[in-house]
This record gives sequence, C-alpha cells and structure tokens, in this order.
Amino acid sequence: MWRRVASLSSSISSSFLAQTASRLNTWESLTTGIAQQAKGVIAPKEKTPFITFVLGGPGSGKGTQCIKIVETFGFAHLSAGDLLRREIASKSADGAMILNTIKEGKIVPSQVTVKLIQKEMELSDNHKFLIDGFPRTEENRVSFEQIIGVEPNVVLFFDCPEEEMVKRVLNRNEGRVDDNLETIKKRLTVFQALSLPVINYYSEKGKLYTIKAIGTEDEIFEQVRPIFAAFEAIPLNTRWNWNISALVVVIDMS
Ligand SMILES: Nc1ncnc2c1ncn2[C@@H]1O[C@H](COP(=O)(O)OP(=O)(O)O)[C@@H](O)[C@H]1O
Ligand SMILES: O=c1ccn([C@@H]2O[C@H](COP(=O)(O)OP(=O)(O)O)[C@@H](O)[C@H]2O)c(=O)[nH]1
Ligand SMILES: [Mg+2]
Repeated sequence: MWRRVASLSSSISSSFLAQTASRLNTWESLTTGIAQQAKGVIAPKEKTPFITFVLGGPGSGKGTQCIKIVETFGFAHLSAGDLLRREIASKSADGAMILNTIKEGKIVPSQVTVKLIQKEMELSDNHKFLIDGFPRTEENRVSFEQIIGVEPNVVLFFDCPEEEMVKRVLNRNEGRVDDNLETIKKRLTVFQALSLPVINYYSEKGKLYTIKAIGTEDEIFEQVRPIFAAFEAIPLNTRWNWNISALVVVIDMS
C-alpha cells in the first residue's frame, strides 16, 4: 500500500493589464488544477482551462452566438441543454427523468448536468470552453465549483426582452419538446427566480459581461467580439509569471 502526499506554496505576479488579469482568475484554477492532479483526480493537461459561462433566458441567442465565438476564437462549445438531450436520445438511465424535467421547464439535478459537462471537458483537447446554458441555478453553480474545482474566467449574459425571447423560441423550429407557449412561460419564471441570482452573483464578482441581445446576429456578435479579443491580445508568455517556491512530495510505502 502506498500513499502520496503533495503540498506546495507558490507565488504569482502579474504585470499585465491589471483589470483583465483580475478577471482571468488564473491562480485559482491553476492551484486547484495542480491539487487535483496531485490527487490523481484528473489527467494532467498542458494548459490551464479558460472557462466562459454563457447565460441568458430561453431564446436569448446563446447557442447562435456560441457558434460565432467558436468560429472566431476556437473555443470548445459545451451546450448543457444539448448534453441533456443527448442523454434522452441515448435512452440512458436518467433519460426519462431529464425529458420530464425539460418538458416542465424545470432544472435537472446539478449532479447529473455537472457530470456530463465534466466528461466532455475531460475528453476535449481544447482548454478554452464555452459552457452554454449553465449554471442555471445557484445550486448548479456551487456544484460545478465543487466537482470541477474551477471558477469561470468570463461570464456572458445575453440580455433580451421576454417578448422577443418568446417570439424566437416559438419560431425556433428544431422540434424541441420545450418550444411551446406553455413550457416557455414556465421557463421564463424559472429564469427570473433561479437563474438571475447566478447572473447577479457574477456581476458582483466583476466577471459579468452583459450583451444587449437585440439586433441582428452580426450586430450582437460585435458586442461579443471585443471581450474575447481583449483576452487574446495578451501574449501567452506574459499572461502570468509564477514560480513554485516549495514543493514537497512524500511517498509512504508502508
Ligand atoms: N439576433 C437574433 N435575431 C433574431 N433571431 C435570432 C437571433 N439570434 C438567434 N435567433 C434565433 O432565435 C432562436 C433562438 O436562438 P438560440 O441561439 O437557440 O437561443 P438560446 O440558445 O439562447 O435559446 C433560433 O431560432 C435562432 O435562429
Ligand atoms: O444546465 C442545464 C441546462 C438545461 N437544462 C434543461 O434543459 C432545458 C433546455 O436548455 P437549453 O440550454 O437547451 O435551452 P435554451 O436556453 O438554449 O433555449 C432547460 O429549460 C432545462 O429544463 C437544465 O436542466 N440544466
Ligand atoms: Mg440554446
């Protein structure tokens, strides 16, 4: 039997764009990443993950804008709704429960959604993730932080009037079980009650970027583009400058 204990203390110094640096939240995810790798929880990845949560009401244009962000900035797109619909289609053990929850416009238990997101993140070669339509509740948010062990670097909020969201959802034409007036009304109530607190939380943390989600798709993307362009503009080798001042690894073979 063997046991491995790792402890480290590190110092970090950032000399670049102070405001952007604070949003990067690199140290938090870096230290958590190292701790998790030491525990053997996740396979070592070469780069620190860069996580963007994409939030907004149903029909606010999250998925549409994610496609453009992927094309322009090379993120991996993880739509929580698509992952859940994939579970339904695969007739997995949770499929029936997920289908009922979606029909009712309610929120699937956090554990289920976070596990699906985690699996996709681990399978991906990318380190830049767009997590679309999640977290939808404070419980979702806390569960992600606990299970994945990182916080988002950026949170986008597509702010759209309800009338416009209803119009878009009813015209979406993707054969979704929740694209009907009855479910959309429930979804809007859930959004107000459970999702807005998450948006407010990230606003208070200074991580929220609010996009006015009215106009053409291209006009809206012109509000999104500068947010990511600012991060891309920071050369990789000056994004952070850290050194490990102490690293102790004890291997006990007893
Ligand atoms: N700026 C826009 N103006 C009009 N319709 C839009 C716009 N952006 C997206 N749509 C349409 O609205 C519907 C909902 O968009 P979607 O990206 O699926 O939103 P969400 O993922 O937030 O529910 C889709 O049919 C999409 O084509
Ligand atoms: O983290 C999530 C994401 C989605 N959903 C469920 O899946 C539905 C559809 O989500 P999606 O993001 O696909 O909808 P959109 O906002 O894009 O219309 C939601 O109403 C919820 O019932 C959920 O429970 N948890
Ligand atoms: Mg969507």
